[in-house]
Amino acid sequence: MTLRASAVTWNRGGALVVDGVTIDPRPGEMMGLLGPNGSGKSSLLTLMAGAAAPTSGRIELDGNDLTTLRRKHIARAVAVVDQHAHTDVDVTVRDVVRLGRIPHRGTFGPSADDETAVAAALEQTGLTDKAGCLWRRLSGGERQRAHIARALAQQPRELLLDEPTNHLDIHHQLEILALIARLPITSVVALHDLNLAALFCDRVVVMQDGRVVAAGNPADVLTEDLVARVYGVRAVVTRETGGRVHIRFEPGAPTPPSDAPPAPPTRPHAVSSAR
Ligand SMILES: Nc1ncnc2c1ncn2[C@@H]1O[C@H](COP(=O)(O)OP(=O)(O)OP(=O)(O)O)[C@@H](O)[C@H]1O
Repeated sequence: MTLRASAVTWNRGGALVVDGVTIDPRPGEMMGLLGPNGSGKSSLLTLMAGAAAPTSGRIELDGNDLTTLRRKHIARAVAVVDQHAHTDVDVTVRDVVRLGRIPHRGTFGPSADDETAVAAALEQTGLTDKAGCLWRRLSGGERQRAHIARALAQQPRELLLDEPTNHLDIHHQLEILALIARLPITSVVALHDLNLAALFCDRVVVMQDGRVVAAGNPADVLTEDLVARVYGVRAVVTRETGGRVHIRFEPGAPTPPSDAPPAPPTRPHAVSSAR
């Protein structure tokens, strides 16, 4: 059993930003959530984190509707790294990472286990040397790693990450995603970099206009045709040793397939829903 979304819809400010999405990550797998800007990835993660209730459908944790569960119960199982975490308060990196232990805290306050988990999370994200620094003095990438460390200190079963690598240099992109892939937890990761998704994700789900338009093994899903239809970009996809795909993007508009219907003016690359 794990965290899953079943036929989830979210009407946000009058617009259907998540439209009938079902995703069912397998225990222990890393699932990539892909799709252009505004396709609904962050909205879906918000629902899966229990931060908002879907308009229809269900988010389930171990078969229970998330809206019926206590926040502390959810926080012991599910950790979230979102895009916009910010604070102006003078807290240290270690203080930020310690926040991850709040759901586990008993009546007697912090325990030795809490400090062990915090130290391990700092180590895993390469932040041990920065533990005493003020969070607001960190670079964008270091802040992002501190938030990942906070989520790891939470020792979750399920990890939801919204573009966790967008501020990271290439070394830390590879290191953080390799770490997440290695952890024996289920993760759902919104990513813009299709090559990183191909490199690390067990499965990918591609969203467009709030819907799932493709899902499966990255090598099966990330085709030249899909990149053209969903992103409106020409790409050359090559298969490397071991079956992994590599995507090279090319300038210029993709050639539409000869049987493609005329593109509507506002959504030039819309494809039908895979629901
Ligand atoms: N607070 C909000 N109220 C109303 N609509 C919103 C709100 N936040 C986002 N939206 C809309 O929901 C849609 C999906 O946005 P969302 O942030 O989920 O997409 P995304 O795939 O994560 O995009 P990006 O890749 O740019 O982060 C967009 O059309 C966006 O304008």
